[in-house]
Amino acid sequence: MTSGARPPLVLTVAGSDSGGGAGVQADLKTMLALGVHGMSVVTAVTAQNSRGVHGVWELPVEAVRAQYRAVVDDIGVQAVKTGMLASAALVETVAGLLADTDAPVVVDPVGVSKHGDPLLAEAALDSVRTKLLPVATVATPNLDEVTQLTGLVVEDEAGMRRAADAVLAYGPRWALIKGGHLPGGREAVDLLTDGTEEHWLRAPRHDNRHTHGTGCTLASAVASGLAKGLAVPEAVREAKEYVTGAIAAGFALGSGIGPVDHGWRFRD
Ligand SMILES: Nc1ncnc2c1ncn2[C@@H]1O[C@H](COP(=O)(O)OP(=O)(O)OP(=O)(O)O)[C@@H](O)[C@H]1O
Ligand SMILES: Cc1ncc(COP(=O)(O)O)c(N)n1
Repeated sequence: MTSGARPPLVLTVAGSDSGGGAGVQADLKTMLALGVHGMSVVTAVTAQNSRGVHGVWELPVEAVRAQYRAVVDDIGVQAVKTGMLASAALVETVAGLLADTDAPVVVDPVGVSKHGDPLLAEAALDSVRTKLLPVATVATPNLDEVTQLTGLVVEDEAGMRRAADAVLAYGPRWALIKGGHLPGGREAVDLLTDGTEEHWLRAPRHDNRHTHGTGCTLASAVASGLAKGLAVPEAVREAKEYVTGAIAAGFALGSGIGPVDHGWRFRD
């Protein structure tokens, strides 16, 4: 890149994971690995490690709004990714800010951590459905989040198609239903659809327990592709390739579930 050129600009609006595997930390590492300039609006601070979430402190709505305005009004953004939003007040504040921003938005409707710790208040689910999903270019629920948001229990690929329709009914342009939690199978299968086109993304399932941060990484990679000007199906295809490599290279840190390796493409 010449000195005058600048990389695409991507903003994450998410929670901090002190262990560095998920949340804002995963998002910024993904963005660096994919060659875009990553910026962050922190919504909550978690005390977290490979064994779980040990504390959560939400930021005040004004602190979230001020971070967002500081970035968007001066530097600008070409794509935004949202992750942990913790409360109804934060969901509604962020949805309002996104509605006034002219950039594609990837919404990862984070509900519960891999260890089962809640990252979103029950009372915020309705705001996610009615305020956040309608402003999403791509919504990326995992199967547990599909159940939380739609009441549907998904057990197979036909169920993923029904889940996509139910999620699309809330208004995102595209739904990316992540089948990482589907039991069995040699493949990790995701479905991307806008209700007209349907793309099934299949990758080898890696038998690696160190998968902390997979969802954050995938959503940030999609946002990075969109900021580069890729169409949604192409951005998702490239993001799936990146997260699959990161899962294959995930490593043991601490005594629990370690992180995916965001830097896998830089290693021998
Ligand atoms: N063991 C695995 N091997 C390969 N790919 C996987 C594996 N587990 C999940 N994936 C893929 O990782 C991506 C993220 O999916 P997943 O269902 O794990 O999201 P998530 O549950 O939101 O992640 P997180 O646990 O970080 O919140 C998807 O593309 C999914 O297919
Ligand atoms: C701050 C934050 N955001 C998102 C996740 C979800 O990631 P995982 O499901 O891998 O625990 C998390 N654990 N922490």
